[in-house]
Amino acid sequence: MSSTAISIFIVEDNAWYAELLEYKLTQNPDYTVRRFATAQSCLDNLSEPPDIITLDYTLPDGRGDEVLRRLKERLPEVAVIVISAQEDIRTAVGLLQQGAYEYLVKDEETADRLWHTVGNIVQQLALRRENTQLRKQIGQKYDARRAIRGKSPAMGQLFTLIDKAARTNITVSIVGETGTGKELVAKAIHYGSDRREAAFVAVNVAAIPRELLESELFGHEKGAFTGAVARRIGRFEEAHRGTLFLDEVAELDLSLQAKLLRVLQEREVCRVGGTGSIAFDARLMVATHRDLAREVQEGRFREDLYYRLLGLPIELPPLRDRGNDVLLLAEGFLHEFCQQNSLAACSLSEEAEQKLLRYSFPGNVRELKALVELAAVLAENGTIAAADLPLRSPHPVAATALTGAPPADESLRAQTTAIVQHYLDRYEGNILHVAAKLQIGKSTIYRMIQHQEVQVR
Ligand SMILES: Nc1ncnc2c1ncn2[C@@H]1O[C@H](COP(=O)(O)OP(=O)(O)OP(=O)(O)O)[C@@H](O)[C@H]1O
Repeated sequence: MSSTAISIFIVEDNAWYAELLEYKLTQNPDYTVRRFATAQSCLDNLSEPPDIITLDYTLPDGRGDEVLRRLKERLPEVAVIVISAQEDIRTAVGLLQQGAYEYLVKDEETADRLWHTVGNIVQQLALRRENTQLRKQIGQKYDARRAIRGKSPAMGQLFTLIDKAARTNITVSIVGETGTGKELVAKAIHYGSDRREAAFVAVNVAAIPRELLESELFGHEKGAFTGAVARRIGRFEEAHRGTLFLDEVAELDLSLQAKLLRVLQEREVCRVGGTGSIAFDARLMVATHRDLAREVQEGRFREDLYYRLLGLPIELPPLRDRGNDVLLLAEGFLHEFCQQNSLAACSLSEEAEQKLLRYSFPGNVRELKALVELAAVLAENGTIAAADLPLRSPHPVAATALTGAPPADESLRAQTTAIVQHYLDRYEGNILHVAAKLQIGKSTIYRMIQHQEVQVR
């Protein structure tokens, strides 16, 4: 069956009326119609399930509500349009509550209304099919061994943990420096798990203003606060049956930590301004670049929440500890970039390889990717020379270049802060621009702003 083909069963004991409906529906060559004069003959032919069933309410071998119940038991997804000789509101409401898609009364316009209703269902089916197809493609994209490159022993252990995490619903806590691939790992686990058909919802806690975060996570009712003009469901509800990924979880303030703990214990959320609780079924994964145990010791993170979130801990090594994976990744990114941009294939010279292997990559894989993509643009004759790799990340050398010789007692952190502040001033607080310039994650900058280490002024 082609992706546009729609199969429709007409269940109608009046042969003339069934013919009329069939005639109307087959005006669309994509609709394949089969007719059944009894409920039983339709029920006996569900091995190749139709997309839509039109069901006469009064059949010789069963009443509409009973037949609908049996159909829905066998095919919960099928759209059933009940067609009845009488208009009876109570019956109609009952059927709709039972899961009927529509209730139509037999009159001279029924065939036209049926045509219209079927058209609506077909549009929804097309969206659903497209959605399934897209999810499948995304699933393939994030297949762990395809998406995550690395052959070092540390990466071997990582793949084993990803497989284990994907087989269960255990909470996963991922720790690693910025750009080490924490979100990529979370996606690989989600798309490798039974939850792959439902959504992967990522929330960067550091990127959302504190006062909006509660409503972002748990939703709000209309009028809950100024600006809440309509009800909005939160990310927990959005991730129902799927996965909720809380990035930079250590940045949650203590009052939200308490609320999150309660939500995880009860498995229910309460929308801001709402009275009732809503059960959710989302798997939780969290990530942070901080040492959460230390955050607990220093009183910034609740111990009880820490133990709730720890689950299966996965630690991502910094790129500088992954040996030759640097070259493997560089070659992969180069290949992809050249293909996507219709550039002739290019490769790394010996000196370029050595330069990459010696570099510390404070921005990790994200920085490497940006670096080799730029090099592919700068390279001549398909070979990347060492000079095509401008190492521009904030590190001691860059700090010296920016401010003159750094004071001997200035820490790397203080120098990093100075560089980020310098670029924020220079680019008038354009965070995306500064992140791109320095090849660091924008969440790193949001975090620094949140901790008042830098300012947008
Ligand atoms: N092992 C890997 N193989 C291929 N691509 C990778 C790998 N690790 C990371 N990447 C790529 O590097 C980039 C950064 O990864 P990601 O966003 O997952 O990092 P992160 O640790 O979540 O960063 P941040 O802490 O800034 O949120 C992405 O483009 C990702 O696809």
